[in-house]
Amino acid sequence: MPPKTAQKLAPFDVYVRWRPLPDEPGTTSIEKSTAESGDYQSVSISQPASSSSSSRGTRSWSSAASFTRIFEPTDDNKAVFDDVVSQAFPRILAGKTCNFFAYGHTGSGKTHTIVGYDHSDPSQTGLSLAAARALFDKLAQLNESLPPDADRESERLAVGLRMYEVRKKSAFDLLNGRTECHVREGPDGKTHVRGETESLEGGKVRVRPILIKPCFTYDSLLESLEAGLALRATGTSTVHDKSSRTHAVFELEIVNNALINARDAVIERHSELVPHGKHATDVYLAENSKGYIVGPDGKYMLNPDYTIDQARIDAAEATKREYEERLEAAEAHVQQIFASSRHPCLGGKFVFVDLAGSEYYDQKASSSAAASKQTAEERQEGRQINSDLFALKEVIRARSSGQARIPFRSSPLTMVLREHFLGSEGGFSAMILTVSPAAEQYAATMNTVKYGNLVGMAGGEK
Ligand SMILES: Nc1ncnc2c1ncn2[C@@H]1O[C@H](COP(=O)(O)OP(=O)(O)OP(=O)(O)O)[C@@H](O)[C@H]1O
Repeated sequence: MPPKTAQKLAPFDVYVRWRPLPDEPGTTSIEKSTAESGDYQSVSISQPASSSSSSRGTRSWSSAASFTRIFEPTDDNKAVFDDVVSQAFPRILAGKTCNFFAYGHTGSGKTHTIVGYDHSDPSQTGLSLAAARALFDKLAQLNESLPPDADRESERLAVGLRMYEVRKKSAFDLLNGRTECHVREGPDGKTHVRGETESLEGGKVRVRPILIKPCFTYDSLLESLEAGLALRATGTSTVHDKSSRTHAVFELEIVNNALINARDAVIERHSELVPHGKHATDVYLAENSKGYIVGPDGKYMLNPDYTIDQARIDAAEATKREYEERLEAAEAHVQQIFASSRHPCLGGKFVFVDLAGSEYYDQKASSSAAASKQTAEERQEGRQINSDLFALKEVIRARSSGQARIPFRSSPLTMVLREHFLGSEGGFSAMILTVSPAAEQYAATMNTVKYGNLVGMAGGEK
């Protein structure tokens, strides 16, 4: 089949990627075929009649023409990168966000696709690293074109790496010792993913967001990424047990030191504001608790023996306001850096997500013999993953149909991805379904393509 490049970028494209048949004795292949319909493709799968797999009875299934392209087992990571990711560069360089999700059963090739296992072979490099490498090449050209009078130290463009796992209701920062971060909606309606609260001198309280590591070379990014990946393996018996139960997010953002410093200043100003905000509240409460007493009728009345020191309250409020203004100025400075950047690419972002194993999105599997071996915690985790993946599909559906209210709050995963989806106005999102042709994986494969088919149908006119 000739490679097909999507001419028009739909709001959400879905791809299928067949992995090679595992090289294990006795492994047989299912029957699979691809059909074309306009710009899209459909997949049909059927189980060999001789198969003894537990999914007998559901022998064949065909999707709608909901896939932008179906990659064959012979297509390597470079082929997937060239077709799926490289088209995003003009958008990234215009400062937009593009999201790429890998979804599939454990062992079907999600990590192989997103990160890859052989980082030295360009045909095997995973999509995130291949994107980073290509991004560094583009940024080198832009950095070379900086005028002689530019402040290179602050303006030189780099790739900011963030890496975290979403598990249950928390995110774990892989570039910061796997620190647990809480996912919350702030009063501004935005999602904040923040680590533990650090108590500093003078009552200052700092809450750090997920760490962003500015990398000025590909090698330094690779080093950080490999160190972060090593942390994914800790905590449970095997990498696969664990990696399949988390959603791993890799973000590559175009940054420079000016932006990094300005964002750090916002965190600093925020930590300075905390004690003054607390002091203003304490003063207000202290004065009012002395200024009012409970009267004979049980209602509050002014205390005749104490006059509220309004000047003290006002002074504390004024100091708080001063620190609020400093914070607002720091936030405005971040915006001003974007506005005055020589290149519109600043803030452009690739987001790669290695989603939790599709086996969790199978209601029937939850009651299967395999599922009954799970611990209560694993079952609870499975339900959370299930609701995350359902919520993701619903968010994609709501966005594509132009609904005013997008249900980001439905799950921690969609809350975390909220800013990326909103930042992808003018961007591009794609899901790659990784599937195995092994007959014993037939039920898992069907489960994955069924989910992807629903996402593809939700993702825009096909
Ligand atoms: N398209 C492919 N080409 C070659 N090898 C592949 C491909 N897909 C997967 N593999 C190999 O199969 C094995 C399992 O793949 P991988 O670890 O990527 O699965 P996964 O879907 O990420 O699993 P898990 O959810 O358990 O983390 C790896 O050794 C990987 O190199």
